[in-house]
Amino acid sequence: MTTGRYSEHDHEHYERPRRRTRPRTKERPTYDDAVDGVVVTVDRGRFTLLVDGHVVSAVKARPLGRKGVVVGDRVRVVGDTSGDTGTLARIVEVSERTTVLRRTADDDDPVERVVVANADQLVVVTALADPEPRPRLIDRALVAAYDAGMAPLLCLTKSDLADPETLLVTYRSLGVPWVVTRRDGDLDPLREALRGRTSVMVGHSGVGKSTLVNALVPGADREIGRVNAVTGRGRHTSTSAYMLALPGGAGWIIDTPGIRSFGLAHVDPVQLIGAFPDLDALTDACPRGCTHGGDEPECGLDEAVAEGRTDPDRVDSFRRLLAARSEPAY
Ligand SMILES: Nc1nc2c(ncn2[C@@H]2O[C@H](COP(=O)(O)OP(=O)(O)OP(=O)(O)O)[C@@H](O)[C@H]2O)c(=O)[nH]1
Repeated sequence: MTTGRYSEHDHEHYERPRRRTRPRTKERPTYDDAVDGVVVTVDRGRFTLLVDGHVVSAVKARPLGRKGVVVGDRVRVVGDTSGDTGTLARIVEVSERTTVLRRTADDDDPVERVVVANADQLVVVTALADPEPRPRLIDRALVAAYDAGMAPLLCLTKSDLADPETLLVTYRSLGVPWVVTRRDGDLDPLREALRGRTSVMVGHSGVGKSTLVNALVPGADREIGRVNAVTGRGRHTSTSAYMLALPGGAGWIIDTPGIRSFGLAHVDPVQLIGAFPDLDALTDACPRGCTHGGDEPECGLDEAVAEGRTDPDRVDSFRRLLAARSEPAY
């Protein structure tokens, strides 16, 4: 679905010929001694990696040029990978990404940028109350998930404060999987949903993400503190995304503090409906360029609803997502 566009983006972004100041030599380094690592956080040109289970600080090697390296990237590293204080390794290669998640463009930076690579599940964390759920933001996050080819998961927190049913009514017809949590409650359903996957958590401040991360990853605070100590970042600042291993090799979880909304400007309606194969199958006879929105004169979805061939709520929900694409992010 998204792979096509991602490759295009990748191509534009990464394969652009670099300015060469010297003639290319045949003897490009082969980096036979490189080892595998994964990027767990990024801070101003410094990358924190996990290499063989230990934390290593690294920079990009020159041949990578302007190529972006983000949390979740699988990389190859050379140099001092001991992780000892004061050592610095070099990233010489970034593996092809399976998925990318972009943050929205903002006033300071008009470009949608990739913030997380290789995640396969987007966990939309929403409090059932305090703060009140914001369905438009949930919709935008779902669009980002479908567009990126990630499985969405609704994680509804603070169930001690409100009944999940009110919110679930809105999402049931889309078939989005959900789990309900509360502080000190049973986290097994969430653990089960995260098992074996790399999951990115998104959600507004105060919804209870840190509470969840701390419950899922005992010692998470200490771990993040250790990473921050390596990068020289303050103990309590957590503005960039970071990745933590779930206990027992049960997967990875990526928190995204400071990332408030996800870039949707590039999302094409055709890609979005691809995430709903049953609806997509109803659009074969649509006029060319039909976006499948509610204002399209001859959309196959309307015909299917009129003939009772599909669930009208599902079509409405899909169209709500389609509209969320072009709504303001905040
Ligand atoms: N009532 C209730 N409060 C909760 C629950 N989970 C978390 N909280 C409280 O909600 C507040 C916010 O929780 P955090 O875990 O810090 O939320 P966060 O999403 O990480 O917020 P930021 O750190 O601002 O990004 C804290 O006061 C928590 O104690 C819950 O299940 N029920």
